[in-house]
Amino acid sequence: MSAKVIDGKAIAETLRARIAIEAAKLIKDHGVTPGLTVVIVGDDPASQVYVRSKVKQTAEAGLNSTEHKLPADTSEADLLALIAKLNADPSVHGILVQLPLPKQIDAERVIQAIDPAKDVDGFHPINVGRLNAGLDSLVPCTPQGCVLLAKTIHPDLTGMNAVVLGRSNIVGKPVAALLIQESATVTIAHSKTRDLKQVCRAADLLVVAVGRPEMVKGDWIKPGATVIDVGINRVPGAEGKTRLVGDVDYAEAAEVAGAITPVPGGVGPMTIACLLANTLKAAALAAGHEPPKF
Ligand SMILES: Nc1nc(=O)c2c([nH]1)NC[C@@H]1CN(c3ccc(C(=O)N[C@@H](CCC(=O)O)C(=O)O)cc3)C=[N+]21
Ligand SMILES: [Mg+2]
Repeated sequence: MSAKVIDGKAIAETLRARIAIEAAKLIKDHGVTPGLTVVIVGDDPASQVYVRSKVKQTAEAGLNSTEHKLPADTSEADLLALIAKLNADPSVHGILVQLPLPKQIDAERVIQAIDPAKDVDGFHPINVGRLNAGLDSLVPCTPQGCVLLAKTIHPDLTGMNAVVLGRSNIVGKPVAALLIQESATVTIAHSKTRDLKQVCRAADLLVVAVGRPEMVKGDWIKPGATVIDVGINRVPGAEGKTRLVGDVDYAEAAEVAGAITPVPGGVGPMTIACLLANTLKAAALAAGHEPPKF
């Protein structure tokens, strides 16, 4: 058996086209151009591709984008001062501070300094709390992308056995919160979970976000299950080159699963599309308009 490949690249493209239409409406009807500002401290080479696609796709969707590149030795005070300036700037609707941050900077303090209404990552405790309380909020992009991809296979997730492997604040916990909201039955598993393989094997929907290359093998997957692979790991490849692999052993998993996201071309492109959707939402709300639903 061979799994259906969930084409995140194509699904993200469709989503971005819808975002572009809604952005054009906001501009035409209300004179507001959604603006995203990305702040990068230092240069982590692994995130270069991410930054480049983000900037390009933001422009293609008709959103304004600005970038602040700060040196790796930037002080926390200087970064907080920049955030205060962006919070006060009415042309900035979304602020993304790229993580991880250098050691001298307390990431938690930085996240809490961002105006929750501009927190397009959805990492501010106000947005975390609102998501978990089932209130409207800016929802973290990767988790939102995971659920949108799962829903292309299962439009209704009600009652499904969903297992989330990973308990991070940026993916595991928020994806679990979203799945609970979709009325799935949710288990959060992690490295300390007993009989991890058996827990995963019980999943109809398995979302893997552990950051360990190809950790989930074919025999961890229930035949026919839907597998969403959040991992983007750069590993040594042929001829001294590197290649990207997920947290799931794709070759093995594709023989067992009913549907699976590839890496690259799965969750990654959805993360960026959802970032644009959040920026549009923040801009619409700031202007006092009903935000579009995606
Ligand atoms: N505050 C913050 N928010 C983030 O959302 C955030 C962050 N910091 N720091 C870095 C990570 C990483 N990240 C990616 C998103 C999309 C792709 C992506 O589109 N990847 C392509 C392939 C890229 C390639 O070829 O290298 C794919 O999966 O198809 C990758 C990485 C968001 N992050
Ligand atoms: Mg991907």
